[in-house]
Amino acid sequence: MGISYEDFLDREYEPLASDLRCRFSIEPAADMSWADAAGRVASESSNGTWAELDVEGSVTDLSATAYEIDESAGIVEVAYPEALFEPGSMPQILSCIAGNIMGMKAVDRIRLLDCEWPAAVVDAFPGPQYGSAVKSEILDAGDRPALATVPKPKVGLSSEQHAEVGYEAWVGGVDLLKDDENLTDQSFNPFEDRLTESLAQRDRAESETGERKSYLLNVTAPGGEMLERVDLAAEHGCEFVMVDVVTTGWAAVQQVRQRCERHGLAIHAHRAMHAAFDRVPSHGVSMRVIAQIARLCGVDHIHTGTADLGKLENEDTVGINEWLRSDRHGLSDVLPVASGGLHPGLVPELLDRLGEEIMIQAGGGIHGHPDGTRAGARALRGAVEATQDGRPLEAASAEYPELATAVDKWGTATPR
Ligand SMILES: O=C(O)[C@@](O)(COP(=O)(O)O)[C@H](O)[C@H](O)COP(=O)(O)O
Ligand SMILES: [Mg+2]
Repeated sequence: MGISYEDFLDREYEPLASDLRCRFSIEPAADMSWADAAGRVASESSNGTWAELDVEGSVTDLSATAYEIDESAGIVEVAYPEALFEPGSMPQILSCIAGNIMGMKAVDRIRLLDCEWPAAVVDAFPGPQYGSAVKSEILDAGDRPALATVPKPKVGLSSEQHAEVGYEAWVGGVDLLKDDENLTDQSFNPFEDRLTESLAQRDRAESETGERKSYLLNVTAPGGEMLERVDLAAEHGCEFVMVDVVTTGWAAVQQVRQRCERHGLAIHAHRAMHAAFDRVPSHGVSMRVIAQIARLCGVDHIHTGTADLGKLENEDTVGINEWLRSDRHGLSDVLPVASGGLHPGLVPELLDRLGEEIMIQAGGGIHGHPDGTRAGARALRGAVEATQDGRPLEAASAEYPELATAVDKWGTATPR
């Protein structure tokens, strides 16, 4: 039997419950009809190609089907049979739904907007170990946003200086010290020194504040080295690791998840490089899909933006956060992280837009405080407490004079 592009388009097709359904926005090339473009998307992302092929019957069971075209919205819906996928392999799935089709001449633009993941596919993935439960199981932030800070400048501090900044932030009221996405094991701040020095300061801060504190340690590294760093983190008593999930790739993220299962470590996902995939609205892979992939692969927290209050472009932070909290075939939720240009003056609007079940990360917004890190941390903590109590920030300045100083300096402006 011969198969060609036309065989991958069927508008009568009713997707099976076990199908992975993907929503694409496309711009067919000038010489291409919507039907032809849609057939090509389904074909090239499953098991077809440009030439007519003679195939045995069962081969077509693996073929995807473009089953809906909405020309006015520019949308094509494609259903993929479960059998097309290797159970539990995110790289293989992405090589289908976000592979060669991204470069096809048949379309001028194509973007993977959203996926409906069936239990048949989800069940082969571990999902998060903790999700938002980290706030109460590992930290003492069960009833408020978790607070994190990245020492700034991003890189250049020594391990000792890094840990000292951590101590100041922890005693000021922050829950988590966090490495920056580009701080790994450089000679000026070696990984293991940073780990041991920071945890020593953490223990000191915990005994002084009576609050549990922890560290988002960046273990990002090539292949096996990353797993060794995960083991080191556990060995030294750290409860979290951080991974640059996009730059390391999902195969590595899946390996880290397996290793973290063994140690009971939670995973913080930094999304550096995501904008290379999702920033151009008409092409690429949406942040919504990147967040979905991260949840299946098992991260506990992921950066999803500041609902446009911060310094970085965001796409649908509210919608993505809702998906990360929604019930998806029994997967644990993921704690969304708001970060990038945040400071105490932005907290009321941030919590109004995103709710309290988030992590707030502030680097410049704490270490840029006129009175230093500890004052910056107190200002952020004060802003959160005042907002949760329904008090305007000004009303908290008696209790938190550091907050008044921060608001004097930055107001409620969005940094650019
Ligand atoms: O390096 C930075 O810019 C940050 O450490 C924020 O620092 P500031 O708090 O000093 O701005 C984060 O990496 C970004 O927030 C990542 O972006 P996103 O959260 O959008 O993934
Ligand atoms: Mg950073």
